[in-house]
Amino acid sequence: MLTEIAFHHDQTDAQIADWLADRLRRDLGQRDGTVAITVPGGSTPFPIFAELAKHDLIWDRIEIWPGDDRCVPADHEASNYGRLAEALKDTGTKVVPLEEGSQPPHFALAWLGMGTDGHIASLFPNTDPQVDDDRQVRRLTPDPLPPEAPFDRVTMTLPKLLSAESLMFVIRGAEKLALFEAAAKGENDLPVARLLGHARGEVACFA
Ligand SMILES: O=C1O[C@H](COP(=O)(O)O)[C@@H](O)[C@H](O)[C@H]1O
Repeated sequence: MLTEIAFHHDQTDAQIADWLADRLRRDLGQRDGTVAITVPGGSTPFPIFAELAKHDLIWDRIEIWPGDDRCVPADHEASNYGRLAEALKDTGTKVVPLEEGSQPPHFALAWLGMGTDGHIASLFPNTDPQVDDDRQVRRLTPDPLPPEAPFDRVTMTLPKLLSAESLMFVIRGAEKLALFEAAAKGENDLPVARLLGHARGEVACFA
């Protein structure tokens, strides 16, 4: 059975950041130690990070990992890690770079974006991502290379993303939303559909 997705339409960046902050507060209150989450790169999440950074949270108990990255130095403009660390630098939170040999922790939440080709993290259609992948992290080459970031990628795999306690998407624009909804109904076999088809926990989609 396909998982239920809670859709939240017409959400501003500030509203999405409020939801995330509430979720982090809840998770921090429910457990001791660190709460780890994974987040997307690209363009969509950065205005939301700017809003999130305004929230009063116990930031030193939060660890944030990019779910994927471009194989470029941290100070390159295409580096998801570099941009994320810069966006959150005043909070005091720990941002951890994703590398091929990384052993990411258990995630309370995996926040994902999606490309217009149905890729999530850096699991592009040509890479044929599998839900039974025996690795947590892989280096991959998108084909075609996306013009806005034409680099090899390092990415969390489907099983690693699916092991998060809950999944959250931010899908901006009608074209992406239609593709996401089709994937959620199992109408395509794109990477996002493979993930959604195996999701068993809470899934929220902000549009
Ligand atoms: O390359 C990437 O693309 C996707 C989508 O990015 P957007 O710019 O369309 O929001 C992103 O989720 C992924 O993390 C990123 O590395």
